[in-house]
Amino acid sequence: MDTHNVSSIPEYMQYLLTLKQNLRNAESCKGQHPKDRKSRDQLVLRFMLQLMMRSDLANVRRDEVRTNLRTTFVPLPYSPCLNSLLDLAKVMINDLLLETHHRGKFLVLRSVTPPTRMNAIMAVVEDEDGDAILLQLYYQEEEDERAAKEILGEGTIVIVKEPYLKLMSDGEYGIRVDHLSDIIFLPRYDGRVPKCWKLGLAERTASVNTWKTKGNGYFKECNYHAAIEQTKRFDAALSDLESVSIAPKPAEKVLFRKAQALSSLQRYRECCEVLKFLRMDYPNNMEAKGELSRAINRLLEQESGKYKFKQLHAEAFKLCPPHLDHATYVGPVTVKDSGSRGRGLFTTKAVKAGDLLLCEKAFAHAFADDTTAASRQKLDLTLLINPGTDTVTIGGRAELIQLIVQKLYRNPSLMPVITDLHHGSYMPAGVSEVDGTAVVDTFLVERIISLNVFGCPLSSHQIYLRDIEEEVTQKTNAEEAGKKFYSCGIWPMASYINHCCYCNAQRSFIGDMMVVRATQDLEPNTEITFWYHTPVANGYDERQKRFQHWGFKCDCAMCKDEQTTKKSVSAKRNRLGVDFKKHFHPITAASIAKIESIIAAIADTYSQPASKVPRLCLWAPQLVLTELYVRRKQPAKVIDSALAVLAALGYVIEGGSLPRTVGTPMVIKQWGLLEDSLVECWLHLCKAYRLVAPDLEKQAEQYARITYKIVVGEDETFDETFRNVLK
Ligand SMILES: C[S@@+](CC[C@H](N)C(=O)[O-])C[C@H]1O[C@@H](n2cnc3c(N)ncnc32)[C@H](O)[C@@H]1O
Repeated sequence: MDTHNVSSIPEYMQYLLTLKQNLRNAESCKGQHPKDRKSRDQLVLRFMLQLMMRSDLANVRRDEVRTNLRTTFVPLPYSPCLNSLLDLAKVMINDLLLETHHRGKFLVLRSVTPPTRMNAIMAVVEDEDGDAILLQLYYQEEEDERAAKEILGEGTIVIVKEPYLKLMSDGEYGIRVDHLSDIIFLPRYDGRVPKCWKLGLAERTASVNTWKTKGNGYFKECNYHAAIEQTKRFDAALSDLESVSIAPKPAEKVLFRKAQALSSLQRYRECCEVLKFLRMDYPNNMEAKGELSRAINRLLEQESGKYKFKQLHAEAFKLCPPHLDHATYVGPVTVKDSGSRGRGLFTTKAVKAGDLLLCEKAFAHAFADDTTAASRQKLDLTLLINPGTDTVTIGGRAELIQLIVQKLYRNPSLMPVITDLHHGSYMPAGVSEVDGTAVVDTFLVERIISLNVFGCPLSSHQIYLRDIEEEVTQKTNAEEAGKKFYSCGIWPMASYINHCCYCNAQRSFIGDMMVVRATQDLEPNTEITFWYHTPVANGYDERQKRFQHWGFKCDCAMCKDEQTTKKSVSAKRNRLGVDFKKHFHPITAASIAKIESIIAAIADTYSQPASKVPRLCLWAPQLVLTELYVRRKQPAKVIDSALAVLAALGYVIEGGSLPRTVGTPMVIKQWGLLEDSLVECWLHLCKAYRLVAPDLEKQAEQYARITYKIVVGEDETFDETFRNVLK
């Protein structure tokens, strides 16, 4: 949804084809012993030369403002190792066969070069026989979280469970590890370290103890939040602390860590309780005081849906990445069965247009945004190629896989939040733990991301402001505006919302928070829907093509109508649309008359009432005409035309047309389809009413405000955005 899917762009298709050819070439070697495998020394020399060349290049580029485009691909899915190490048999590098998952086997390897970090962390590794090979560890922590040299520094000893030997595109051989639990890092004292390697090894361990030590450093500096945040192992922190915190007077530090872990898991009520307890026993702890007030605010957001949205905006622009410290609010909605659509999100009570349904913090959010100078400085984009599903995307998708597998691996209690999401036909392995370690199937996560990911701007408000700067003749529907974003994330609750072209909700973003509001008044037990793709205005097949990826065809009233619309009628609408654009240079009374007649002709191509089937080819030209009337200072025509825009989108409004009886209110009997430009449409009405029907001005302003709130997520910025219009 709204991500940069470039699968149909020729240059990227070529990438995909080349990759598939390479994979076919590799596949033809399946089961063979690698030929002419390089000796350990040859491999090390080659690797070190590449490492030096890369660091030279990095020095040259360091000061440049640039966009860094990396390419990575998702191999064909294979299951993580589901066997205990005790049930696996040891093999050596020389035993390995190409393009083969060595099920039931494991390797013990030691790195003999420093690591490099590209799409994966890579180093040359050897076995006890002195044979060497390249090892590629995918989806490990990012460099700023944990340096590659800490993960796979020279001398690191690892076990690779059920190794997969692949032929790489440069003709070399490598072991690729995609599942985090398929690699076991062995500390020096581990009994499984071969005798010949026992001496002179650097101490390393990825155990919770190491993280505790690291966290302690932060704790000593009173950086409590960083102490837990650094490790991101909230499950482990909680279970470690559980036993000590039941003592009659638990230590201050223990309570604080517990509160932090609970806060990071968004368990704010429990967090508040722990902090209150802490405050009673340690009243001088000022950090606890601050944390308690923060946790109380989060709890308020979580339970009431009340946010200081201006503050959220400010934080989104200040933080990079814009990961906000705010709670998720789940409004009057619940997940229920939606028949052939699988599960869906339904209202639990009646709601009004503009009401907040969800304000959800992303489970994971990959930021790749170029709208601020700071973010442009380090715009890292990845071209993610998936030859299994023939898709190529640009943006943060690859990072999102890494973020999610890491988060689940460290916090298995969160696993169902992701694995319960729609994953199409992918068959999960069904094993969640082996040898006391969480098993996270990277390919399941990838599949879930591909079906549930949302592209997102840094701020919908910012995008909206940019859009209203556009010239009047470029005014267009959202489909043509092409809302596509490099940043992306997973919002689990919003992922249960199904698509409908004639939808009743809209999403917007502030940093990594997604805001979902109703666009219509809804009865209890109504299924909430929004757009996965903005519907193509004219053409059933073209519209449905966009949903192919999700495996459904939309059967809403608009789609059914499109399906039965004759090709000649569609062609006529297209012709009229082209003709419409020809009459703006210059604008004269004659050209306006022509525009009016074209719009009337477009309206004539529809047979169903707009109140049942919104008219996607009509509303945008009608809005352009409204703005021409605004420029020509013709308020009565503005009112007539603006109401026609709303009617074209399915609104049924009473009491707004001229002539009218003073004192009768304007009533929206039915809300229609919501387009962003409707904020301006209501504002045009507002100003026109001020001149010819002043008693309706405030009402129109109120509807503009509600529409704005739906589009940008909040209405706290409405007055300052339209200060000039409203005065
Ligand atoms: C993001 S998930 C939405 C939640 C999903 N229905 C579930 O059960 O988890 C997307 C999937 O929902 C289903 N879906 C969404 N909109 C649909 C629609 N209008 N008609 C049929 N299926 C739909 C498709 O299977 C699609 O791949």
